Amino acid sequence: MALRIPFIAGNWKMFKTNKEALEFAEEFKKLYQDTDVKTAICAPFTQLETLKKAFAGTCIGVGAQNMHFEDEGAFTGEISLPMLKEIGVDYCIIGHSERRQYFAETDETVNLKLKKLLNESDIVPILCVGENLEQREAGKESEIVENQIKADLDGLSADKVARMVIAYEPIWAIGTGKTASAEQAGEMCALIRRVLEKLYDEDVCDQVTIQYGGSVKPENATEIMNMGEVDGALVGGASLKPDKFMGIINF
Ligand SMILES: O=C(CO)COP(=O)(O)O
Repeated sequence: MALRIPFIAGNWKMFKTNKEALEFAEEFKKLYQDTDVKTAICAPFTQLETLKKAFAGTCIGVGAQNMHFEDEGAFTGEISLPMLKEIGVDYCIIGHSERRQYFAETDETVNLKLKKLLNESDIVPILCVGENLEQREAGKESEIVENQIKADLDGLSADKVARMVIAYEPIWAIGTGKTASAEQAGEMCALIRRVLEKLYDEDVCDQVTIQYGGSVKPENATEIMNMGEVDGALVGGASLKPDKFMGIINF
């Protein structure tokens, strides 16, 4: 089995001005030292350039939270791959449940975005999948997540998928303070790995980094990260404060 380096990324969602982002970066740079854990901040578009400059010369990655699948066009409010490449972002979240829920993101558009990113850039996609409360209560979480993965990765070759990050984010645990138990997180990350093995092969399934996301905080990070199949975390609220986020990285 491949040794995957733990990867803990922050998702700032729609928080922070440029000035606040810069203040975070200066403080976080001082704290993020002597750790083997990879990290990145996925920030609103307006802060990406600021963060790239602030983190230059460090190992701290910068990610976007969404991208359109066309290079350019009449798509008011959207951002394209060439625009992200110009800034030099390292990661891009694709298919976050908030995009699926509030901005009509579908498995079809997620698939187009993943193809665009993986076929035309080195930017690493962080694909988000996960079931809602109703689906979990009906015992359908495995089926839902398996179907999402199949549809989202449709037509992507093994070598491309191998460099992806997949985040299992149960919708009922996002921003609710309700965390999936370490066992639930571990089980679902293991399921994702089995689906990858079925769709591709053991090599791919060994290489893909699988994160858990949903109310991760310093207090529960150790338990979650110690589950065999969980390689990292995608952190919302607790990534907004440098010391809290560092508390998770130092799980
Ligand atoms: O959606 C999330 C990360 O993408 C999780 O958000 P919270 O950590 O705030 O629950």
